[in-house]
Amino acid sequence: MAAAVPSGYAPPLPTTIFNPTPGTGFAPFTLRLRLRPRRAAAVTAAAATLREVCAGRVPDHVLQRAEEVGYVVPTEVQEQSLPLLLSGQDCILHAQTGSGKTLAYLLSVFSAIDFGRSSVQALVVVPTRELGIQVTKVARILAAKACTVMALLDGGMLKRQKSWVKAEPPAIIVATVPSLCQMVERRTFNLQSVRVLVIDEVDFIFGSSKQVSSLRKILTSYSAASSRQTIFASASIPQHNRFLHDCVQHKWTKSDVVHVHVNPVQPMPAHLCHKYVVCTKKERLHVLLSLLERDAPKSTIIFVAEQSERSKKAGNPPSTAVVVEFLKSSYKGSLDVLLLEEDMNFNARAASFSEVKGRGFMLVSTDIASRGFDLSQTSHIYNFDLPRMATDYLHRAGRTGREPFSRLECGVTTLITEDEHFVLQRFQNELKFHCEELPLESMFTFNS
Ligand SMILES: Nc1ncnc2c1ncn2[C@@H]1O[C@H](COP(=O)(O)OP(=O)(O)OP(=O)(O)O)[C@@H](O)[C@H]1O
Repeated sequence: MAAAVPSGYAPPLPTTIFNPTPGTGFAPFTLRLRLRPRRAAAVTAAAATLREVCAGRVPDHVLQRAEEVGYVVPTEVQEQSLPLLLSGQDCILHAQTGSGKTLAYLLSVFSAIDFGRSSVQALVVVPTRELGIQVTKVARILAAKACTVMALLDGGMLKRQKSWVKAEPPAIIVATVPSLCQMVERRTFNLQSVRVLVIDEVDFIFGSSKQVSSLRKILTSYSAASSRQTIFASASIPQHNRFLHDCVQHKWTKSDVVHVHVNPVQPMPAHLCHKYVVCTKKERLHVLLSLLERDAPKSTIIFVAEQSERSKKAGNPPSTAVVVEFLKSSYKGSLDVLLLEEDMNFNARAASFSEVKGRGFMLVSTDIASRGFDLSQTSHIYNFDLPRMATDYLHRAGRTGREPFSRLECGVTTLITEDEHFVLQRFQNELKFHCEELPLESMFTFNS
């Protein structure tokens, strides 16, 4: 299925992923998967179960736990990637938000580790503390008590964790890049014993000036491991052919790495309903309030731009705080208004994150909540500020509609000024979705 890439081979870059040029040598790199949108209603009796897909490779007790929590039928990305992952192949998992990439790579982790061995055998690297908490939770559910899973996240108790790793090494570590680097630099554990390395939200980490050089160091150091498997995951991997080429060139992956690309022509989940409202910056808070009253979300995330350095220096309050304050005084519904942003201390971040679990929430957040957050009750997303890039739009929008086999329509509404019209149009062209205008008057008619 995936032929080896000759060493030193540099494929020409395609202009778009929608128009791959035949006969240019891309085929060995890329396993382009069938464009077969499949949701619950389309699952037939003949569809293989997760147990069948993983037969003989994933320990039975892990599969049993998976079934107990409701993972019975594989999602498309799981169905397509698991045969490759479970045979030890390096993989780039590239599939829509909410498509089930986490379970795919975790099952691969559980198939590779030796439950009787006392050493760190798998590492999952994530860009944020919050995503790390979430992935750790899923890994612990699947592991039950068969092995230990440690969360090595920013703001954690590194000193205590260091002793723990030395005295009783966990089989799996879920880590943020800075915490992992500290451990590796202090030689608390050796990457050479690691059998599986997963980098989740890989494009985000590569795009982060604070994290990219450390990640490169980790990947380079891991490339010397004798028995290794590297898995990258994200819903967006811009210039993925270039990325694949770099992986092979830098030996971050073996040369037969496979690009599992599900739904390449439809990066946005189809059941999201996109709307926009054109209003002035001054009108924005009242428009948001009106939308909340009209939509009555079950739970929602309101994305607000991060405060610029200039605005900080000028002593302005961040927009997140302004929105939270406004909603706390004006919103009369039942949802808890919560705040999450980078500049909060870790305790406050942890408190906000744990409060959103299980209750109706209205989370006002910067893009920190746009990656990996899996809160299935989120029915609506609001872009109070337009995201900077199309990929940011994709990940923000993907915080809703996260039940793989549900057809329930979920809403994404963006507030823009007249000048921002063309930016939103560019996002639509790039991500192949349609955004419908909600006339401003219609909202205030609703209010009166
Ligand atoms: N086979 C399955 N059956 C039922 N639910 C599943 C299955 N696989 C995953 N899920 C659920 O689907 C949701 C989305 O999965 P996950 O968080 O892995 O998505 P993702 O592809 O990593 O998305 P993102 O790119 O946004 O991080 C989760 O709530 C998960 O529990």
